[in-house]
Order: sequence, then C-alpha cells, then structure tokens
Amino acid sequence: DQSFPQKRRCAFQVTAQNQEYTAVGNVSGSVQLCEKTQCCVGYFLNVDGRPVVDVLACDIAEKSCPDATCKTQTRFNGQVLVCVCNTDLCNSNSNITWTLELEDPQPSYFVEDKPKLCSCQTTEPSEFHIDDIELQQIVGHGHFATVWQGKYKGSTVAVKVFPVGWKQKFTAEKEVYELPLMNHAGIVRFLGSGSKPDGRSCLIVLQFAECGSLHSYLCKHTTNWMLTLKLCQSLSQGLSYLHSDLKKHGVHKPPVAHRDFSSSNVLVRADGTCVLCDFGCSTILRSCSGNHSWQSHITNMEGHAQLGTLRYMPPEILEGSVNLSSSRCLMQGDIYALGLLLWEIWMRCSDLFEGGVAPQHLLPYESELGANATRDSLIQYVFQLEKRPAIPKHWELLPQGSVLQELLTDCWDCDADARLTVECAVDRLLSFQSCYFP
Ligand SMILES: Nc1ncnc2c1ncn2[C@@H]1O[C@H](COP(=O)(O)OP(=O)(O)OP(=O)(O)O)[C@@H](O)[C@H]1O
Repeated sequence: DQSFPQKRRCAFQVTAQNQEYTAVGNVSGSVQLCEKTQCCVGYFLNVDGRPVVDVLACDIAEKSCPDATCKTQTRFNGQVLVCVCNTDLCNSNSNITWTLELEDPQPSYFVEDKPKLCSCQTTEPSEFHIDDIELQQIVGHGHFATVWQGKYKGSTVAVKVFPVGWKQKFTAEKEVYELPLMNHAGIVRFLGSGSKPDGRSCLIVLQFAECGSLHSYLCKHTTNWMLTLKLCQSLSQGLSYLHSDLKKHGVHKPPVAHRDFSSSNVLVRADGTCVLCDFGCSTILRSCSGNHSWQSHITNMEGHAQLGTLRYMPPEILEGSVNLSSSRCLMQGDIYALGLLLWEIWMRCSDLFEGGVAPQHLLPYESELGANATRDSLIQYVFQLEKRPAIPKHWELLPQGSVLQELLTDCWDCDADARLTVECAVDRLLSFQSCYFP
C-alpha cells in the first residue's frame, strides 16, 4: 500500500475579519485540515498584556515554518503576537510558548528618520536577516526598483531592490507595509526589509506571487467565468481592505489610497487570487484630529503631485482639476482604475466570448490610443470626449451582460462623486457568484 503524506492538522479559530483562513482547509469543529501548507499559524492581539486569539488556522500559503512548536514573536510594537509551527495542533493555545515582550523590538539593520506628521501610531520594521537571502533571478523591473525571485530559509520570496537613490520610494512603500493589520489575503504579504551590507541598496522582502503580475498573467492566459470571478473578487477585496479604516483591540490601520492601481501593480497567486502590491505612490490617510476628517500624509517627495501610471489616471486627475490633498479624490481615483482592471480581466474571460475565444490582452485605451498613449491624447479622449474602453456589444445578449456593464460604468463614471465605493463594488462582485453561465 502506498502511504500518502498526511495533511497537517491545525487548531482553528478565526474572527469575522479573518474569514480568508476558512478557505485554506476543511474545518471540522476547532480543527482544520491544511490544503496548501504544512504550517499552522497563530495570531494574537495583546489586550492589556494578555494574548487574545485573532487567528488559529493553517497558514494561507506555503512558506517556511522550521519550528515544531509555536513560539510567539511580537510585531507592531508588541500589539500583535505571531507564531508559526509545523506539527499537528502545534498552534493550539495549550501548546504555545509565549514571549509577551512589550518593548519595541530593535530593528537589526537600520534606523531611519521618519517624519511623523501626526501622533498616529506606526510600527517598527520587522527584523530580517538579509545575509540569509539568496537572490536567484529577476522577475520584474519597475521605474524605481528591480524585483528578484529569491530564497529565504528554504522558502521562495520576492525581493524588491531599490538603488540607494530611490530610498525615498523605499521608505514610502515600507511605511505602508508596516502599518498595523496590513496582513490580508488581498495584499501581498510583507516579510521584512533591510539594506545590503554595502549600503548601496535597500530591500523589501515579500511573499512570492507565483503567477507574476496580473498584466503578464492576462497576456498569457484566458480564464473561465469562475476563475474570472475569483480574480475580480479578490482584487476588489484587497482594495477594500486597503481603503478601510480599522481599529481592533487598540491597534489602528488607517485608510490608504493606492494611487498607482494598474494591472502591473497587482500580482496573481498560484490559487488564482489577486494581491495588491507596489505602494510606492500610496498615501496614508491620517486622522490628526481624532475625528473623521482625514488628511493625506505625505510620504514621498512628490507629496500631492500627480502620481501613478498615466493610462489608469482618472479624467479629473489627468486634467488637474481636483485637489489632490482630498482623501476622497484619491479613493475615487482608485475606483476608476478598478473599473479599468475589471474590464481588462473580463476581456480575457473565454465564457464572455463567442466560441470561447477571448481577444488578445490589451491595456485600457490601447486599441484606441496605442501602446504609448500620451497625456494629451488621454486628456482629450477620456476627459473631453468622456470615452471609456469599449464594452463588447454582444455582452448585452449575455444573461449577466447588463450587470457587468453597469459595474464598469459605475466605477469609471465621469463624475467622481457618482462612482461606487469599493465596498459596494465588492458586494456587487460577490453577488455575481450565483449567476449562471453556460
Ligand atoms: N511579490 C512578487 N512576486 C512576484 N513578482 C513580483 C512581486 N512583486 C513584484 N513583482 C514583479 O515585479 C514587477 C515590478 O514590481 P513593482 O511594481 O513593485 O516595482 P516598481 O519599481 O515599484 O514598479 P512601478 O514602475 O510600477 O512603480 C511587477 O509588475 C511584477 O511583475
């Protein structure tokens, strides 16, 4: 008899905010059978010096978990405790070794002077042993950084390397990743940061997204309706989480506007879900007055300048007619880009095209304005003529054609105030689940 490796069993307990863990293995009572990994995790919030369970589950993705027992480490100024382990039920409360250190952990690589405009809480950098990272091959080039596939203690990771001249970008991006409660299935997992020993570059270490950017994924693959839904739902949920203002047991995650939301800045994981990345242009919205008046927190040199990829810029920002220090404008800009991304995904869904043959992948406005659309051509087409990417005529005949069309037009409306909120976009996309597609 061939004996198959046994699936890992982990203690299971999650709060409503952490439902993504439910999908990583069958749950029976308080035990979960892991489908994706051999690692169990425990996340605990430090409430008045006592650990309160936030998540006990199988880990969401394969990564290194060399320890047989769960030994907690503190994160976010000691507000959160985390442990990962590799034996059955090692994450159950009774098997955990607690290290409730309430002092700030000392960053091991560098200390930077971070301007604090408000008295809002930020977090200390995670410790990362840069010497243990092996860079293997380049997987992406952006304007500011080169992204490598690498190995860290046996796990595959992505390492974003910024030349020292772009330290400002590095700092701005790291600041977003290090916000409290940034751990979400729709946002690429931040593993740590540091600088190379020669001091010539700074590194951000991230979970590796096996299928690369959404743009490269759509160039190579068409998807069926179910996979299309998975991409769109996870995409909108990631953006919704980024925009959310969360307070959990005294820890605060302020809303963040992405400001460079494009198919190159979304990654696709092996399970067909999207994760958001590249927060180098993002704005953290701090509430300095303690009430609901949000203020953009300038994290980079450009401050409130126009940022992002031209093609995905909403008409009002292209044209320069809005106040970029308004948080509402920045969020509405992300929703416009969400509309363009949904269009890109749906245009590669084989179930939405006759004979199951979707056209080649095109960027928004690529067929109308070419691969190098200029600002002037975009202003004219998108702002003055109020044109949008073409929605195939035959979608009107599909049972769900009208809901797809409505969602797109409600995301990329010319009137920014009339655009959907991201929560509303998430709800609509979740309601598509039950739609019938032949
Ligand atoms: N975690 C990851 N896993 C796999 N590939 C990644 C990862 N992060 C980035 N990449 C690849 O590297 C590319 C560039 O990454 P990123 O957008 O973060 O860099 P950037 O220099 O900030 O780019 P931009 O020019 O958009 O500002 C992505 O489009 C993607 O192909």
